[in-house]
Amino acid sequence: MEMSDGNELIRIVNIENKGRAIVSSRDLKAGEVILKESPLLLYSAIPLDAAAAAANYCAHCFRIISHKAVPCPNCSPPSLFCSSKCQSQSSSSSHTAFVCQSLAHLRSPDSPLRRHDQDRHIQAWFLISAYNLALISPPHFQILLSLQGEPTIDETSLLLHSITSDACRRHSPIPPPSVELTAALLAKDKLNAFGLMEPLDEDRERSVRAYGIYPKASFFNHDCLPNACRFDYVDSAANGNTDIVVRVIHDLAGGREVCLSYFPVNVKYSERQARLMDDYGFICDCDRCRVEASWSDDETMEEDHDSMEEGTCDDDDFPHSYFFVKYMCSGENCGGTLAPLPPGSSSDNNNNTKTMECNVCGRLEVDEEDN
Ligand SMILES: C[S@@+](CC[C@H](N)C(=O)[O-])C[C@H]1O[C@@H](n2cnc3c(N)ncnc32)[C@H](O)[C@@H]1O
Repeated sequence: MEMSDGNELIRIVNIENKGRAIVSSRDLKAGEVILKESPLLLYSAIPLDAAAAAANYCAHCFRIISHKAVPCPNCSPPSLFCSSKCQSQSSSSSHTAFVCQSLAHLRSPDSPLRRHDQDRHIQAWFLISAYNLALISPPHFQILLSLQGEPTIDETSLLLHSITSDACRRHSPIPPPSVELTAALLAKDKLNAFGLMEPLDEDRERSVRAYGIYPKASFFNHDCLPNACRFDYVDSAANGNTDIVVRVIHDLAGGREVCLSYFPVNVKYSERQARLMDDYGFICDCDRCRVEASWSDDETMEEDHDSMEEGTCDDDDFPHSYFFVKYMCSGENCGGTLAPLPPGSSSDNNNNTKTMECNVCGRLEVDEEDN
């Protein structure tokens, strides 16, 4: 696996009980970008019935639409684009005739999808995007199929199969998918999709604007004390605004597994274990979980974080408190992780200071180095 500049920074190995994993190919410096990857596919996180009318972002590049929207001339209610360039690019990629007709079909007042909740709408949107990938790029569709996730044929997959394969039958030039294929795709989505987040608004819970599948980033396993974190810059004007960027949080020796946390690091032990089992199907046995397994439910990381700052925390009780002091964003209700800016970047990392960037609210904090 190669970084964009051609340096091999990470590679994929198999680790017992974890499957494929990413390890560092050499010593890595705090803040170093180890992966910048474009999505294999992207799909909206707004329910299909509301999407066309309510969306204030472009259906192709997912940036906020700041000028007059350009509507798709073929679907009703129309998908909206931020420019005629995005609209024209989408017609051979994200918004082909198949997607256009299928979305119009699913949004129509008599669509059976209308009786179902938001989660089903978003899954239906994912399936249409995945079937579209099979049409426009079979090799990329095969990459999607190679990701982790075993099919489960249950009520949800049967429902979504019946709704979306009907759209395929009517609008796709290739035969409709089997129910097994639909169920397999849903499993890939569940385990591998990354949310591209709306900017943090302190008055509202942070929401997801779109989901993306990034095949290389999908090989990162979870650790409750991650050594890397991922950033997205969806409203950036630069090219690659929907790319995922992964940076290491602190210096890392070559040959070490590089892990992300699949959710904010300040989630307590019992909830972390429940989410990892329900959503990802495994029991986490990381260093932090081994320590926290013996804690009572009302003993929280925040209490230890506070006592660490007051100097009253016993390191034996909470050997990981250093992580929370140094790498957790102090912004209210943020819960983000801090990683240094990449070595050599302009506002960064002189002498004994590092500029840390939060991967949720984007705040920059100066960290006085302790070495
Ligand atoms: C996004 S995939 C990560 C890559 C995956 N290992 C593979 O082989 O493709 C998520 C899945 O990896 C496995 N996994 C991730 N972190 C793990 C961990 N800390 N312990 C055990 N399994 C883990 C689980 O099976 C999980 O559903």
